[in-house]
Order: sequence, then C-alpha cells, then structure tokens
Amino acid sequence: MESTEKVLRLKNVTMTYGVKRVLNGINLEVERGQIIGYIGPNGAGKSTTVKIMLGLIQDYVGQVEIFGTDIASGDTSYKRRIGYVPEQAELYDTLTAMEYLVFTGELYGLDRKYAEEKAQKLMEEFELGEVLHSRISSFSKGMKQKVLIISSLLHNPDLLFFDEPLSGLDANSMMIIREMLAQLAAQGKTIFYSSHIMDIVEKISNRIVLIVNGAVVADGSFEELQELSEEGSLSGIFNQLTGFTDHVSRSERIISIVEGGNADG
Ligand SMILES: Nc1ncnc2c1ncn2[C@@H]1O[C@H](COP(=O)(O)OP(=O)(O)OP(=O)(O)O)[C@@H](O)[C@H]1O
Repeated sequence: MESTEKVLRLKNVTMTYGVKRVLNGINLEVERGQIIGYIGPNGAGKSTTVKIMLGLIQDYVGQVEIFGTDIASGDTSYKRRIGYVPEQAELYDTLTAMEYLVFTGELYGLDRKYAEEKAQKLMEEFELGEVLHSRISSFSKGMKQKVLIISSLLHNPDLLFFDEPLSGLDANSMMIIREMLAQLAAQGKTIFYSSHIMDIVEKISNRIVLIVNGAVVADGSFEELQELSEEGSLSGIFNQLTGFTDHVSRSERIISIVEGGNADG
C-alpha cells in the first residue's frame, strides 16, 4: 500500500432533503495515516457526510470513493475495512458485552473464538473485564461508549469514523483513546474524527476540515488555520470562521427571557 494512497475521495457531493440542500458540493481527499478533525456548527452536515461514506445514505449526488472504490458501484467489500463509533447507538441492551462484541465481530467476518478472545482482552484493557458477561443495560454511559469503541476496533479496520467518541469518558480513558488514535495513525490507519470538543480536535488532528452550511470553509493543519485567523485556539478560530460573535448578548437575552423580563431589553 502506497503511503500516499487516497483512502477517501469526495467529489462535489451534494445532498438534499426535500427542498433543503444540506451538502453543497463537498470536495475532500484524505490520505492514509491522516487524522481528520471534521468540525462545524450544529446542523452543518457532518453526520450526513459520514452517513454517506458509510453507505447509509444513497441518494446523494456526486462521487464518493473509499480505498479507490466508488461506493455506488455495488461492491460493499470496503465496509469490512471500516470501523464506526456513532454518536448515539442503539446497543442491544439485553445482550451482555461479550455477546454484543462477538455478534458484531462475526458480522465483520471474524471467527467466533478469535472474536471472543480479542473482546475479552480489549475489555480488560478498558477496565471492563469484570462486567464482560453483564448486560449492557446495566452499564454507565462511559462504559457503553467503551464497548462501542471496542466493537469498532475488533476487526482491525483501516479507516475509522469516530463521531463524538469521547462523550461520557473520564479523563484517564480519554487520554488512552487519544494516544491510541495517534498510534493507529502512525501505523497507517486513517481516522475521521467528528467532535464539538475543540481542544481535543486541536490536539488530536493533523488536519482540520471545517464545514458550514454544507460546504468546506477551511481545510488544513491547525497551524494553517491559525494563519487564516487572529485567534490562537481552535475554538476561537471556529467562532471567527463561523461568524459567531454575539455570545454575550445572546446569553443576556436568554437570561432575560428566563427571568421573565423583556426579551429585547
Ligand atoms: N433525515 C433527515 N431528514 C431531513 N433533514 C435532515 C435529516 N437528517 C439531517 N437533516 C438536516 O440536515 C442538516 C444537517 O444535519 P447533520 O446531522 O448532518 O448535521 P451535523 O453537522 O452532524 O450536526 P450536529 O453537530 O448537530 O450533529 C440539518 O439541517 C438537519 O436538520
């Protein structure tokens, strides 16, 4: 595999829901080993882009290639090389963690015994060894999130889509995931990381793509984005590039409404 292999290529991708255009011609090329921080305001179109790449939305316009294959070609073998941590997942609450992980491992074509062994080892590393055979319904939010992360990794994918993967995780677990992603990228895995936690995106990504209203408005390393802006932090750059300057007056109005005063006042 060439080190500059294009893992992802989006050509002029547009998506419309009814009369509402939510993606406005996204162009993106991602090379092997990159960690892309995919950021943007609520409703900008991030999840829609990810769902298109996962093959969950098919009525887009434009072209999407993953590992060099057009995903509309009908060849779905690319999916075996992908891992996905959704922002919100319906975990099968009545299953135990082991049952869930073996089930998803087998979906990805893993041998049952191999999936069991790997699941057990990974659960232990995430300090969940004692609840391996407990029902997921008894798990805390962070514990469920760890199970999702493990299930995304079980088949050793080459491309990972992480949507707000650290939600609910404590500071120690966050540090492990951050380090693990950096090490995976160093080995040539590609990571598409979508989050609203700007200081983590700033630290973790070697390339940041900002989308606003379904279009890419900035694309580069954190240092390159800093050159576009007078702001020092990614959250400052985000505020500036999305044209957001009225947080003080907005909060004043909200509090005024809460207090029952004149909303304009
Ligand atoms: N199934 C759907 N039907 C109609 N509109 C939709 C659908 N899914 C998403 N949208 C709209 O598409 C736009 C983009 O949504 P999307 O979920 O991609 O945004 P996002 O950038 O992931 O937002 P967030 O940061 O809040 O998760 C939003 O205006 C949303 O209301």
